[in-house]
Amino acid sequence: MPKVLVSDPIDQAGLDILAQVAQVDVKTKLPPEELVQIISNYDALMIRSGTKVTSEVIEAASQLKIIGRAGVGVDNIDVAAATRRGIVVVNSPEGNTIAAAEHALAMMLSLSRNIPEADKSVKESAWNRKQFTGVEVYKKILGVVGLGKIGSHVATVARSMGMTILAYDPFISKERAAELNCSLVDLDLLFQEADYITLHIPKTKETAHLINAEALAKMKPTTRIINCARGGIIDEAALYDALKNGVIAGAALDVYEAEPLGESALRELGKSVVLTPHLGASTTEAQINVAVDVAEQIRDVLLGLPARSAVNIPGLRPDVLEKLRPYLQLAETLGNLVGQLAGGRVEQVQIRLQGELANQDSKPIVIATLKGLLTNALRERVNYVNASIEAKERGIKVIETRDASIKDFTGSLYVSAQGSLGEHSVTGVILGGSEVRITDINQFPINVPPTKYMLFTLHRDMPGIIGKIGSLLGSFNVNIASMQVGRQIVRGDAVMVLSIDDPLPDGILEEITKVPGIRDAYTVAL
Ligand SMILES: NC(=O)c1ccc[n+]([C@@H]2O[C@H](COP(=O)([O-])OP(=O)(O)OC[C@H]3O[C@@H](n4cnc5c(N)ncnc54)[C@H](O)[C@@H]3O)[C@@H](O)[C@H]2O)c1
Ligand SMILES: O=C(O)[C@H](O)COP(=O)(O)O
Repeated sequence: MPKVLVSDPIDQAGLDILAQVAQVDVKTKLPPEELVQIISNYDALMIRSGTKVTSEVIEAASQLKIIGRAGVGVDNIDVAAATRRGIVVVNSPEGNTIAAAEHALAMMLSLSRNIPEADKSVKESAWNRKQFTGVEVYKKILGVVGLGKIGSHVATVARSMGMTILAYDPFISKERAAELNCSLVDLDLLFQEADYITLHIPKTKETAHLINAEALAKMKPTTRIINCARGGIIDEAALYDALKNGVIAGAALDVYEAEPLGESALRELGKSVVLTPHLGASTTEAQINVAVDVAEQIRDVLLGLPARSAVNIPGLRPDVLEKLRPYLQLAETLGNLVGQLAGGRVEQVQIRLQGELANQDSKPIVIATLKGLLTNALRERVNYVNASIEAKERGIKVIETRDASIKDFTGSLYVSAQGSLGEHSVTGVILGGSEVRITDINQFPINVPPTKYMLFTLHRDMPGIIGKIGSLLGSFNVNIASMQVGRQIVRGDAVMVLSIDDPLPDGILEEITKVPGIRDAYTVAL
């Protein structure tokens, strides 16, 4: 039974799903060195933001297949290192959207009405009404930085509270912003105009310290800023100075440059700051959502099925995956087959999406083809995660083309490879929605389903040659399951494709090539 390590607090609903297929060990608050020590015992790791999955952890994780992040941010995982090792990283992109958006809205209102400080004073037996007079959000301008899942929900609710929304997001269309009743503006204008600024962007090289002294100086003295996205998007030292000197009026933070928040002058700023300990996703509902979402994906991957929200498998969106599933099987089979025909040291692969297939997303098909091709060399070490990287590292040139005009079948895939045995090509189709058929080998038309063991010959089409091959295989006790010949012209060059029940015994290939008329023979195990 596979083993799953759960190293952060995860809702029981997720643990129950994992337990259907695996032994589940829950060990939270592990010191980093202990995680490195024990990780080699596990097939899967499930975490939240507390566990740091460093390259050292990944290096030690000799049998890890999947890291599941019960939440959105994967910045606590060395995704590049995981990708190189072929470890799938999955998250729950939507499970805590509402929780995080509601937290940002709660922070905005708390800050406006001084709720945390007022609450504290009443609990200390005071009754200071004047001291806690607040401001309204009604008719104020909210600047939303990042109009993705969380930013959109914040914008929608804020609109219904009578706020005007300015948004900055270079990757969102004007149409989408208009749908949300937001005006897309540039960042400087947003800084200058907004009464409230709420951040809903990932932390990247571009967004690190996006809110720095220079940005803060552009804001109004009445501006209040909310960060429920990621620590480090705001320069905390600059924020402290701006609050202390009245450059802006307030800040509400859920996330910090270093977590847990250590020594920080921000704590001294009284009612102008509201601080929460990374609680954006901490609702009962969100924790069930993310735990179930990620546990289901871990279960699926351990059962050999694809994950629906893998962050390190490019182009494999769940809807695309569902539509292309039979073609991924086709691509993997053709890649594997052509890789064996071309021999080792493949230098170049050409992948052509034909007919209706030419209109589909090619990325997953290319990845599946490379996975099939590299299976010959790497066996189970290659998967959808690392196939492209492995191909690149081996110097394999990948040429991807489309030809919608080829209409032999509704959609077909052509793959050719140049290797130590020369250039070979195969074409295949999907019949009846799921059945793989090979329809062409080296430009010779055939129609055969792939089978575990196959023998291909290139020969001169002439009487008696099929019988000779049959007798020769018989003399080596090889049973033929099916046989087909493909040729372009009668008595010209041809290919023979035989499905055989067992692997070909040593030495027989050489004997086959000695048969008059046989040019070459190849054996393949799929
Ligand atoms: N505090 C919490 O507990 C908590 C919970 C969930 C999510 N988050 C964080 O909230 C943030 C937003 O999450 P989401 O689910 O809405 O993500 P999302 O991917 O749906 O949206 C992010 C948006 O940011 C935009 N963006 C990217 N780079 C940008 C840039 N340089 N400038 C402006 N916009 C940019 C993208 O186009 C996208 O629309 C993430 O950082 C996530 O990690 C925090
Ligand atoms: O990225 C996320 O999903 C949030 O930051 C929540 O993190 P958490 O699951 O550790 O609360």
